[in-house]
Amino acid sequence: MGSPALSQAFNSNWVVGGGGDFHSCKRFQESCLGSVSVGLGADTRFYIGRIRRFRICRSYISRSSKSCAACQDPISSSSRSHPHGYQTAEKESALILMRHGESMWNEKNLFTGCVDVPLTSKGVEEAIEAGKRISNLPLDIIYTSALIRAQMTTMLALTQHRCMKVPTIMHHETEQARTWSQIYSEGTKKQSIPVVKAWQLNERMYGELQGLNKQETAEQYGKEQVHNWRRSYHVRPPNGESLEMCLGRAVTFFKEHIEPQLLSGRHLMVVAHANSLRSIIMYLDKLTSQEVINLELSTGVPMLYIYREGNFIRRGSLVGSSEAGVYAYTESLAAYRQKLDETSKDG
Ligand SMILES: O=C(O)[C@H](O)COP(=O)(O)O
Repeated sequence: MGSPALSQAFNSNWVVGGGGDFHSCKRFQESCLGSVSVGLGADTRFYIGRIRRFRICRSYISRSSKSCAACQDPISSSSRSHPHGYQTAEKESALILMRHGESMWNEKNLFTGCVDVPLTSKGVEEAIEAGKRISNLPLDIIYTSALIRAQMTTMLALTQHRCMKVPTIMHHETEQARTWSQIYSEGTKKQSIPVVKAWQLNERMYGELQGLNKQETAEQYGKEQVHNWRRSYHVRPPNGESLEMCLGRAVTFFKEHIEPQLLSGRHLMVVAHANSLRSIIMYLDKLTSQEVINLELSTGVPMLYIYREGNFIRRGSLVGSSEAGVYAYTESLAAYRQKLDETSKDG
């Protein structure tokens, strides 16, 4: 039957997200934390795909380690006119946002900011679980921050993806780095997912709070002051970045580099941090500086948006792979999933 981790990935289910009507941070949190009580909303464009358990077959597992035509992404390898070889039924793209798994300083309750620390073993598990949850979604490009906790999360999550593509870090720092990291086979390129690192997606720089314990800091400076440093939009931690400053770089990068990719029909994932993602979500969901105060993001929980005709439609988050849920796909995402299933069956 192959690895339990892999077979579980094939049973992953989505929880339905609200339509474009979402503006409540509380509902957002419930959805992100995997509550199944998120409503359909008024968006009639939802396509509810079939809920079905996928039985992984032995031959599919054995194929996973080989490089062959049969293990190519079924849609990417078709002849239609997507940037990577296919076209969605409607002109739309999927955008997955994900905070990294638990880091070693999250575990110790230390302000981390731009200090570059790795995941804990719980963070590793969260990343793998997140990978199972996104394993049926198309992915053309991944953006991560320049910090190792986001990159570890990306790589671990991608070990679970059914497309079997290899995440490949782009090195464009210098002309030489670009040249030296070239891939010279078109076939191999098609079997790779470019991973773009961007410092602009890094965690907010926490200034002189970096390395301090959050609880002890609250005891020293008062809970309210520390809450303002952590959650307000305008207030800066001592010599650090406010959320507003973090938004300045993260959202600018999003608009300049990520939105054009979505516009051209590519499906993306952004793996970043609590505050760089809070600022991006503030932009996507048009949250006010008051509303963003209550926006909390858990580690390792993927959130799906659909980009269509210049609008971002929040679709909610995934529930655990073993929980019952409802497949909430747009028509083109359902088609992608179906192709994956068919390829697996054929194997
Ligand atoms: O940098 C940190 O300490 C965390 O990643 C986010 O911390 P916060 O919840 O205090 O913003």
